[in-house]
Amino acid sequence: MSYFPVMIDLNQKQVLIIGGQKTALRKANQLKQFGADIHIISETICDSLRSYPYEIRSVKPTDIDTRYDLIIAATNQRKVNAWIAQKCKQERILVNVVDDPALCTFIFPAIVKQDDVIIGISSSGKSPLLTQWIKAQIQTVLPPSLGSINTAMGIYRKKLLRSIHDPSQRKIALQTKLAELFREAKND
Ligand SMILES: C[C@@]1(CC(=O)O)c2cc3[nH]c(cc4nc(cc5[nH]c(cc(n2)[C@H]1CCC(=O)O)[C@@](C)(CC(=O)O)[C@@H]5CCC(=O)O)C(CC(=O)O)=C4CCC(=O)O)c(CCC(=O)O)c3CC(=O)O
Ligand SMILES: NC(=O)C1=CN([C@@H]2O[C@H](COP(=O)(O)OP(=O)(O)OC[C@H]3O[C@@H](n4cnc5c(N)ncnc54)[C@H](O)[C@@H]3O)[C@@H](O)[C@H]2O)C=CC1
Repeated sequence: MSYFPVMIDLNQKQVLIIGGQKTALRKANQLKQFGADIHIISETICDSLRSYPYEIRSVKPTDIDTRYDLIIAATNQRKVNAWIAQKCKQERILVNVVDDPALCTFIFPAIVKQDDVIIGISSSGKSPLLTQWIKAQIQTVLPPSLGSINTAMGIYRKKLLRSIHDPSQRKIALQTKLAELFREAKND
């Protein structure tokens, strides 16, 4: 089955990552860009993950606690990851299991980010390599100014929401502004 994409506000959400190597690091770095508070518990930890709060030890049952909004099982022990997933489901905590898509209640997309413009790409777990390929294709066609165009549109739209009350009039003004910003970006 395919997955429904949602945009979640992760600012200051509590995220526990169990595992301390390459995969844990990639997940941590993805989430950090969106303001999550990340905690690591792992028997061993790579240097790059030491910038997050961490504890070097085995995971234990009391770690799977509802003080966390999300938990990522990123150990290399299938049984440990499966146990984490089961505990999370009991506690209704969203869980990502790096070695078993069937145990995940959410999965990571590949992300293209230009300021607040976010594109999430997924193969519904079937092929992360295809997902990476799609991301590379998208990156070659997007203009680099999308982030600043979005910021400018956000400010303009906020103003118009107060000054133009007719939605169809407002839409025309927004379309004109967007075309103007793209023209300016092209000439830069
Ligand atoms: C289901 C999912 C769960 C999740 O992790 O959330 C999952 C699962 C698994 N990945 C595996 C392997 C690889 N994953 C990558 C890369 C990425 N994997 C990511 C997401 C996801 N991976 C979720 C579904 C995504 C979707 O729907 O497409 C990305 C997009 C996002 C991210 O990680 O941030 C990130 C690219 C980010 C970017 O480029 O921007 C590479 C490539 C590489 O390493 O360079 C490989 C090696 C090649 C290969 O195996 O295909 C394995 C086997 C592990 C083993 O061998 O034991 C499993 C387990 C399984 O499938 O059983
Ligand atoms: N979903 C994805 O995108 C990908 C998933 N993988 C999967 O991710 C798994 C982990 O990959 P790597 O980060 O390269 O692993 P790794 O083998 O380098 O590290 C595993 C980490 O888990 C820790 N750990 C093991 N048992 C633990 C326990 N009981 N409590 C706390 N920490 C424990 C270890 O100390 C170590 O830090 C792999 O087994 C692989 O199946 C691999 C590549 C991509």
